[in-house]
Amino acid sequence: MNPSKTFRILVINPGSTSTKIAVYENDDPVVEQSVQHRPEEFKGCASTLEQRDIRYGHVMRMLEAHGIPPESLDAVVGRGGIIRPIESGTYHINEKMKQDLIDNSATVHASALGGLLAADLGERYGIPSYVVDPVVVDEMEQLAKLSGVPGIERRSIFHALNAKSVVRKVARELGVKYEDGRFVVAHMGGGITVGAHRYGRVIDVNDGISGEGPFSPERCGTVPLGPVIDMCYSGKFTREEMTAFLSKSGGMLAYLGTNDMRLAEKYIRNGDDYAALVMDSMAYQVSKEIGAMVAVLEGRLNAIILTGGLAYSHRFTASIKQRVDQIAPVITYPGENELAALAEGALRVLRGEENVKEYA
Ligand SMILES: Nc1ncnc2c1ncn2[C@@H]1O[C@H](COP(=O)(O)OP(=O)(O)O)[C@@H](O)[C@H]1O
Ligand SMILES: CCCC(=O)OP(=O)(O)O
Repeated sequence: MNPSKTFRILVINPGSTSTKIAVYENDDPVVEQSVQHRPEEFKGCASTLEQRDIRYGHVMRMLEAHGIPPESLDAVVGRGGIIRPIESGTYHINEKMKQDLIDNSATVHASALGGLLAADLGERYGIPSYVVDPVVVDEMEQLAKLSGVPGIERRSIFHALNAKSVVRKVARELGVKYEDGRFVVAHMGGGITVGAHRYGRVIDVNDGISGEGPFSPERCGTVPLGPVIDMCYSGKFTREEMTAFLSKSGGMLAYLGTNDMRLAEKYIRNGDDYAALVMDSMAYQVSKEIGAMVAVLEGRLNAIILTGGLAYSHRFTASIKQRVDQIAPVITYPGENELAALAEGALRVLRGEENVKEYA
């Protein structure tokens, strides 16, 4: 391997509310763009999977606008979606993974499109395609997996890529090795997941896509089951409508008609007390989940980390800190480090520093 070679890597990170796209040359981002999607843009799409062509168009237009021929890329890497539970690492996108990303399309998460778009582009232009630390990275202890209903196991579905990348950064800043530290990380984006990181492993975390944990800008979180069963059998809702509360039309969106925290903040500035209640309640639920993960870590932790798009909101993070900053130092890392983490994962493989993993 030539150590001075510059690798050009296209990075695609579809979230529920945005598609973040970048081109890296080795560790350096040379182009970065975040496309914000309003719900109207996907109105004609019956499922998240049907957004594939629209988001592919954004990626190709971005390359064209910056004069980057797809043929000049050494790799394309995307955020991976809901496939079978796997260990952390960089995976080659094979047919089996593509099929698993597509299956279960009623509840498919936007991150699945990262893998599928990377594969689409990779196949078209003959470029290797990868996913890194998809949302199904599973390091959960068996103790945490029992749900109370035999046959239903709790699942590890969370913002693995960003949570692990940010906690490593924070650990370095604190002078602690990630593998020696204990942290609670709350990633707060379109979905919200709060994980207990013990010595480099996420031993418990709320499932960010199946109705567990805090409600989020567009998901319901934990809901009392009795009324949900009543709704399911009321004849008023289809299976798809009920599923949508879990994945794209519950939470703040259902209460306020927007999944955009900046708009909710504007309503509050204009004196909307109901919007204030909804935001404060979401912060309250995040604080409760943090408390639960502190118990998982037996009360011993180095820091609590708040990250994701919602961590830009001063009002929101202040409301969480007020409840949890007596427990441990609270460190805010607004936004996320996912694009860099994806590029780094692909680069390690291109440089031969790490073996690419095969999804089986
Ligand atoms: N500067 C900001 N101030 C307040 N909220 C923000 C800001 N930037 C993003 N957000 C909010 O963060 C949420 C999306 O977070 P993000 O991590 O981008 O999510 P996703 O990756 O799921 O699309 C949205 O509700 C968005 O309005
Ligand atoms: C399912 C965990 C990932 C997640 O919720 O991502 P978004 O916040 O981007 O929707």
